[in-house]
Amino acid sequence: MRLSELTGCLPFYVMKGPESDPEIVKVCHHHQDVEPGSLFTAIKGEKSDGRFYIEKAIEKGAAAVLSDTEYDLSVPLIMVKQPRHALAYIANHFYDYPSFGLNVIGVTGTNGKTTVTHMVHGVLESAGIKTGIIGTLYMKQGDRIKKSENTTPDSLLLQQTLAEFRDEGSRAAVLEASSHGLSQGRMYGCDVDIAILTNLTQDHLDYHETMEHYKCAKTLLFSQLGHTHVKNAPKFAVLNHDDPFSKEVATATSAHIITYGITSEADVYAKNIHSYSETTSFTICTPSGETDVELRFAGMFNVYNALAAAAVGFVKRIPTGVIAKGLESVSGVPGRFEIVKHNGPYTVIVDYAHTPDSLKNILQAAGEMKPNKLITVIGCGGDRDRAKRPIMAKIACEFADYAVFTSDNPRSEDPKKILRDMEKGVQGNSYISLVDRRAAIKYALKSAEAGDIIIIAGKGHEKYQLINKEKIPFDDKSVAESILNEMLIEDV
Ligand SMILES: CC(=O)N[C@H]1[C@@H](OP(=O)(O)OP(=O)(O)OC[C@H]2O[C@@H](n3ccc(=O)[nH]c3=O)[C@H](O)[C@@H]2O)O[C@H](CO)[C@@H](O)[C@@H]1O[C@H](C)C(=O)N[C@@H](C)C(=O)N[C@H](CCC(=O)O)C(=O)O
Ligand SMILES: Nc1ncnc2c1ncn2[C@@H]1O[C@H](COP(=O)(O)OP(=O)(O)OP(=O)(O)O)[C@@H](O)[C@H]1O
Ligand SMILES: N[C@H](CCC[C@H](N)C(=O)O)C(=O)O
Ligand SMILES: [Mg+2]
Repeated sequence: MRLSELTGCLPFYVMKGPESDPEIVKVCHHHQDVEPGSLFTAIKGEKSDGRFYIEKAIEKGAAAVLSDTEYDLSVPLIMVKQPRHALAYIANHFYDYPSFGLNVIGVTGTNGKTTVTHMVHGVLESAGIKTGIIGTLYMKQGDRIKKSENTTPDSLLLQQTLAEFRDEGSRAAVLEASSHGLSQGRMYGCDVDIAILTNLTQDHLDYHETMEHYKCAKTLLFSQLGHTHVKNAPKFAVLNHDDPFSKEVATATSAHIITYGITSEADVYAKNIHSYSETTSFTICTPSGETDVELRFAGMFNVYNALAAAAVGFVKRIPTGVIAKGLESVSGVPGRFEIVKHNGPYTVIVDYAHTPDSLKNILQAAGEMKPNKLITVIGCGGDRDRAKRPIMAKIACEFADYAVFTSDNPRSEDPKKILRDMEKGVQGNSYISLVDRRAAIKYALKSAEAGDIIIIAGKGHEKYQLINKEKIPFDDKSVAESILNEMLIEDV
């Protein structure tokens, strides 16, 4: 594609440098990705600055550069005010507007996004709609999996992945819209058809600073809904009737609103809910009919997650029986309430709860399983919302019988300082702090007795610990398994 064709999609720009119209074969924003004929978009980021790498990009063969700053370059320079936004436009155009050829379902909210995307995937696939998933765990279509660095990929990777989905025969894509992703415009230009809100509670105040700003970021998914209208199909906002934030979101969207909840005030709701230790059964009621479902997930919050996915099925006019089959086909999500198999007389569960609300929910769900004692291992991430640390510690001590505080991903912070922040939220002696996560897990497992439940929270599927700039292999599930094996040998 010629540079002039690519720049034609930009709302505003000024051309500087040599007057040529090179063929652009690739778009990139990291200098290491540059190949001859690339357009290098220079973005000033949080940690680094793409503008520092312009010369290197040209040395590697960049045919043109996009930047917000004027330089004297040997290749054409496209000057824009907001390079990140410009990249979103360009990526969309370069990959030929992939979201226009797909049914796009965006999921936002503090907790439950990954779970809901998998449930929506189950519902759509059971209706024969081939669907790709983009989120925290991966970018996945059928058996093809790409690792994801972010929950919501940057606009370039997002459009590229959606294009792959489209070109390989998917008819839908379900993706997680994180507040960071929304506020950084990673989804800008992505034509979402159905936007889902799971819930809103405290998180990410390090980045958004106030809950108001955090809400504004989340609301973007709904206020941007429908601004393209190219598909000539109605847009839907699927909102959690029982979360007060939904009322605010409802005022910010022109899309049709479908609510879900656990009372008949919602459009899609659950009745006859029965919780078991690893499953939940209930009846899903939609305006087009009812269906019974045996969900392979525990916890009331997963009933909400399932209802959100069922609401998508309803909107897509999928028969209720097929919706139920789709939900039942989802056997779990890696690192979410994942039971560690072993021969001991107690239950060990790995879960990704890393916010106050999710921790409370998961401990409550475990409490409903009537354990002898509920023990939790919990830490808080470094370089992330510090305000949530004492709150999470308090919740751990309130909803578990005993808590082992430990390191999550300390990143650039001193792990002992993070533990001190946590300890500020608690009194008494129903906890111990152990910096080393393996030692903490071992301590919890060694103190377990018959009938106890041990919840190892915070890192779920993560296969590493981020300590300073290092990514050290660490997997809660395999660490727990190896400790349990060691304990078995010691017992013999
Ligand atoms: C704070 C933040 O969100 N940062 C994201 C942001 O990075 P950035 O633009 O600030 O990048 P940067 O490293 O400063 O680099 C600036 C530019 O220089 C370029 N560069 C950089 C280095 C170099 O050697 N050469 C080079 O060309 C980079 O390609 C980039 O274009 O854009 C990058 C590309 O989109 C993201 O990968 C990166 O996420 C980082 C890794 C991150 O940790 N983000 C977290 C906070 C986040 O986004 N989390 C949410 C989930 C939250 C939740 O809901 O729980 C998510 O969606 O993942
Ligand atoms: N609807 C929900 N409400 C509250 N907590 C939930 C809900 N769904 C899941 N959780 C809890 O939150 C944890 C994370 O769930 P999930 O990965 O689905 O959320 P997420 O929003 O994708 O998280 P992230 O922001 O990291 O991408 C789960 O392990 C569980 O403890
Ligand atoms: N998407 C979240 C994940 C947090 C996971 C937790 N283990 C931590 O590192 O704090 C974030 O980037 O804030
Ligand atoms: Mg997620």
